Amino acid sequence: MHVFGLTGGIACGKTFVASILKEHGVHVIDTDTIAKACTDPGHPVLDRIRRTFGAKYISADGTLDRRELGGLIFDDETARGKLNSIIHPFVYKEVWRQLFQCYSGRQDFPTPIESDNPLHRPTRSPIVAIDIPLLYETGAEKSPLLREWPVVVVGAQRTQQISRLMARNNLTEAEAESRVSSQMDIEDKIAQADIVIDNSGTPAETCAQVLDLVRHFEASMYAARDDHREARRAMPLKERMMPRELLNDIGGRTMSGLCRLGYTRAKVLAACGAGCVLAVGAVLVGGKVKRRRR
Ligand SMILES: CC(C)(COP(=O)(O)OP(=O)(O)OC[C@H]1O[C@@H](n2cnc3c(N)ncnc32)[C@H](O)[C@@H]1O)[C@@H](O)C(=O)NCCC(=O)NCCS
Ligand SMILES: Nc1ncnc2c1ncn2[C@@H]1O[C@H](COP(=O)(O)OP(=O)(O)OP(=O)(O)O)[C@@H](O)[C@H]1O
Repeated sequence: MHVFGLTGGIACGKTFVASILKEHGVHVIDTDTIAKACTDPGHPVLDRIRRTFGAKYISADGTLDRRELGGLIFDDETARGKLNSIIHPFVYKEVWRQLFQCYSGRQDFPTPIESDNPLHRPTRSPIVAIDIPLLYETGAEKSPLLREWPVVVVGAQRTQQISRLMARNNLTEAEAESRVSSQMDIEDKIAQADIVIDNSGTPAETCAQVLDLVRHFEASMYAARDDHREARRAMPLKERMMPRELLNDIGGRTMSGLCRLGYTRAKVLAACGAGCVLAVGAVLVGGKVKRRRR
C-alpha cells in the first residue's frame, strides 16, 4: 500500500483534486469530514466547544454554528489554538483508525465515530491519500503518520484563493483575507512539498496532473514490489523467514501503539487477529517484512 499526504492552502483545490483521485481508485481519508463528524450533536467535542467558547456558537437545533465559530477563530489566533487543541487529537486518532482499517481491510475495526459516510469504510485500494489542510501547520509531515510518505501540495495563486473562497463561501473580501491569513502562506507550503499539483489553471489541466500523479505512484509501487520479490527469490529459504524474536517485537510494539490510542488489547485482537497486528507492524516498520505463510 502506498500512502501520501495531500494539503494546500484554503480554497486552493484540495477537495477538487481529491474528487479526481477518488475517480481513479485512490482512497481518500478526509480530515475536514472527520473534524465535522467530531462536532455532531452528542459528540464530546461539541460539549467542550460549548464550555470553552459559550452557548452562542451552538444553534437552536443543537448543531455547531460553523459560520459564527469561523467568524471568531479565523480572526483570533488564541481562540484558533484553543479550538485546534480540542478537535485535533480526535481527528488524529480517527485518521490512524481509518488507516489501520485500510491496512487490515476489516469493516469491524473498532470505530470511535459511527458514520454512514462512505469515506469511513475500509478500502482495498492500494493507494491512500490523507487530506490534511493544516498538514504543515501541525507538523504532520514529521509525525509517525506521514514521515515515511511523500506530501503533495495543491497550489494556486493567493488572489485565486481569495476570489474562489469569496465565491464558494459567499464571503466578503475581508473575511476571505482573514481565512487565508490564518494559514501558512501557500508559497511556503509549495517550497516544502515533495510534489506540487498546480491548480492555478483550468480544471482540465489539473485533471491531467492528477492522472500523472496516480500513474507515478502506481509505477513506483509496482517497481518496489518487483524489486522486493526478486531480492527475496535470490535468498536461501531459511533467510526468507522472519526470526520469531523480530515477529514478537513488532507485534508487541504495534499492540502498545494501538493501546496508547485507546484500544484495548482484547478489542484489537477481536477486530483483526494477531496475524494482522503483526502485518500492520511489518508494514509500518518499512514494508520490508512479510507475514509468514502457514
Ligand atoms: C472553524 C470551523 C467551524 C469553520 O467551519 P466551515 O464550515 O466554515 O469550514 P470547513 O470546516 O469546511 O473548513 C474549510 C477550510 O478552512 C480551513 N480551516 C479549518 N479550520 C482551520 C483552522 N483551525 N486553522 C486554519 N484553517 C482552518 C481549512 O483549509 C479547511 O479546509 C471549522 O473549520 C472547524 O471546526 N475547524 C477546526 C478543525 C480543523 O482544524 N479543521 C481542519 C482539518 S483538521
Ligand atoms: N482549477 C479551478 N478553476 C476554477 N475554479 C476552481 C478550480 N479548482 C477549484 N475551483 C473552485 O474553487 C473553490 C475551492 O476549491 P476546493 O473546495 O476544492 O478547495 P479546498 O482546497 O478543498 O478548500 P478548503 O481548504 O476550504 O477545504 C471551489 O468552489 C472549486 O469549485
